[in-house]
Amino acid sequence: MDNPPKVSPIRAMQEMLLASPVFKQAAAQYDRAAEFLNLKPDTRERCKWPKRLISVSVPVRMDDGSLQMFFAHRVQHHLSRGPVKGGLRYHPSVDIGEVAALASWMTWKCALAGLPFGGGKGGIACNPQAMSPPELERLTRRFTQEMIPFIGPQIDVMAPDVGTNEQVMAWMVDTYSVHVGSLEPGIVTGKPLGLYGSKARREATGHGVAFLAMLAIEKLGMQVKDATVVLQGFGNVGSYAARNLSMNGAKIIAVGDATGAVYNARGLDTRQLMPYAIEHRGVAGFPGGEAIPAEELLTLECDILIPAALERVITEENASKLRCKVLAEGANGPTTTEADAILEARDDIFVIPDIMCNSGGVIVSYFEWVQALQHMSWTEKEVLQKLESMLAASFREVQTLAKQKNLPQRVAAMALGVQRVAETKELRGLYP
Ligand SMILES: NC(=O)C1=CN([C@@H]2O[C@H](COP(=O)(O)OP(=O)(O)OC[C@H]3O[C@@H](n4cnc5c(N)ncnc54)[C@H](OP(=O)(O)O)[C@@H]3O)[C@@H](O)[C@H]2O)C=CC1
Ligand SMILES: O=C(O)CCC(=O)C(=O)O
Repeated sequence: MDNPPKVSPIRAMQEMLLASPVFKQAAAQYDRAAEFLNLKPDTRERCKWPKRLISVSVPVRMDDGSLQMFFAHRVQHHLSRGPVKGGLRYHPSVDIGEVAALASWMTWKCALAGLPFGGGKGGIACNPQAMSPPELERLTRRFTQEMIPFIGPQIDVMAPDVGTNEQVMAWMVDTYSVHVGSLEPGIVTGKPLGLYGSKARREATGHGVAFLAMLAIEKLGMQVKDATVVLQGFGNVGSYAARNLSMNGAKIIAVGDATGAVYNARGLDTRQLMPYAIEHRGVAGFPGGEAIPAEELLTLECDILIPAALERVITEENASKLRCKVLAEGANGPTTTEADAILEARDDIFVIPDIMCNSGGVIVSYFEWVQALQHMSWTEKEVLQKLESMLAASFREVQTLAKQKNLPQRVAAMALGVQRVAETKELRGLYP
């Protein structure tokens, strides 16, 4: 060969991922946990990098007759502890580095919760709000077809994330079931109830965020009924977290999304805001509050701050200006590495790290998967009781380790998740 490559393909893949700020952030969190655990170098390397990166181009016939190509990724971070589990995102900013970061967080999240799953994430770079329902259906069905060699109820089970919903999951069930020749509801979770979804999956992530935020408030010696709450993001996670906290007596003083932000010192009425945001495709213009600049949202004085939109919104610039007592990370990866260092030094904010805070979604997805495989249906009460007891157990475990070893909560949560994956890999051994 005249010009042999200077960089091995694996190294090139690692460098490509590390060029993504969000992957770099996820990798820094992993490295810190691995350092604390003093993992063997081989184990450390094996756990860090994704097992499979799958990228496909997806051709879609648009309503005007033109053909548009979309780029989609599914990253299967690891499969050692069971089928890959994690959501599918439709958003213009999706890229392989972001998807790989989100996939690795799924790995630690599932292991922290004790679920028999590996971790993965998928994403399609598209703007779902600018697409018609038939265009979204064609995109989803073609993507599912492209994924058929890589998915299955025992291989990789997707779920909703930003920009996707129960309808998208229903199209995936249908496309996969037509391919295998029989109905296969275990292929995804987050399905509609009428297609063997689970009771309480829709509200599960927000319910879990609210439940853990309330545990944190009580731990700080405060009462939920006196607490004020600010949320960024009012989609699936944000809206149900707000509804739950509000039902428990907390006051939702401000909410923002991509359309703007609204504020009401006396409390926003979530029963009115939820249908308003669906009808108007956002919270902007809600008559029950006054408009405020979206950039003021995260630094408003409040007891509970819930980022529930995208990654990297708590940054070096605003971390020192936060005025909350509890930071409940509904979103994945909302806090940059630099912001984490500032929050650690401040030591006056109780951080509920993302891999624990938003794990209610994947926990109920696990219940949904189990119900589908067993052709069983649990009541809402059963689902919520099991969910809350698993979240409370994670909360206790993370608190205990953080206290014993004087660790920030994120490092403690990551260490618990990473340790379980490392142990599984070591038990299974290296194929000679
Ligand atoms: N759905 C789930 O079960 C789980 C989700 N998560 C995480 O929670 C977060 C939210 O997911 P989910 O609620 O499902 O997604 P949705 O698509 O339902 O909602 C996303 C929300 O974020 C808002 N948003 C988007 N961009 C911005 C921006 N630039 N500034 C402010 N707000 C913005 C959207 O506003 P608009 O509607 O105006 O675009 C919308 O309110 C993500 O990080 C996701 O990975 C974590 C665990 C499970
Ligand atoms: O419910 C699931 O399987 C995954 C949810 C998800 O994508 C997440 O927790 O980030």
